Amino acid sequence: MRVKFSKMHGLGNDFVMLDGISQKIKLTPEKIRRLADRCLGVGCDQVLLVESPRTPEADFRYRIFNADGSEVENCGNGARCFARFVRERRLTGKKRLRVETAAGILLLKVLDSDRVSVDLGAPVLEPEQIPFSADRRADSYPLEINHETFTIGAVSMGNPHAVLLVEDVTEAPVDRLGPLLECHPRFPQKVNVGFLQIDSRDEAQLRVFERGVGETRACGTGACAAMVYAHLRGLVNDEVRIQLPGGALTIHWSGPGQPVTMSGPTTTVFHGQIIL
Ligand SMILES: N[C@H](CCC[C@H](N)C(=O)O)C(=O)O
Repeated sequence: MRVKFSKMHGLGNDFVMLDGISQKIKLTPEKIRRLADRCLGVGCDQVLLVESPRTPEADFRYRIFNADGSEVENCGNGARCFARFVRERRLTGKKRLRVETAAGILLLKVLDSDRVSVDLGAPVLEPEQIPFSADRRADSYPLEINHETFTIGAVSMGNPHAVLLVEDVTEAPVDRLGPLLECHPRFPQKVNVGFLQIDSRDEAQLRVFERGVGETRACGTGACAAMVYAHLRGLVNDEVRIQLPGGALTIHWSGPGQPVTMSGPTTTVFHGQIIL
């Protein structure tokens, strides 16, 4: 099957975007892994599939697949690229979009030729909904890894995130702790792992070891989850500029029950066709 795609990225977190409305596309985990393979396929962190909505209150539905073939609930950088993609593909002319994901409906606003803001709704903090096993909800949790105890935040943006505070992100044990935490038994659906350095009440730096991928150059939901954790601990203001290896995102959150919004750039790299 010959399939058209667009290669896009949000701050270096890269995607193969597929229009499943104008094309009949049948994805399997094996096809996703091949598409994402940087030698055998196009190469990307996630494959994003655009579909018609299942509910009348949404303009589109989009599905998110990690490079390992797993389908997941949310992708912040992907949502911004989605908004640009559907307009470039002339699937809509709207600048305000409601898109269905497995995590619920996201509200997207196209700000200019490449910047998009996303309202991701309120973060989920109840452990059993993250999901994360803990006796009760807390702002932070002790977690044992190989006989060492760490203090983490646990937040869901529709997808699960663990966050650790570090003094220096460049020295953070991403390669050592990332894989151990990603598959920690207290996160039954695995977890994305953020390493957060707070520089001031409105600036921070973050690296993310993503579930199903490994370290990426940026993670939108990871930036949201990290900001929420820092805010819960009273360490940052309601708006924070988060610097990731691929660039910066602006995250806004004013407290529990309130929506998290993220704004940042999108890039279309090339269009192509692939035999799936
Ligand atoms: N790896 C994530 C999905 C992609 C999230 C990230 N690329 C973003 O921009 O939010 C997960 O398994 O939940």
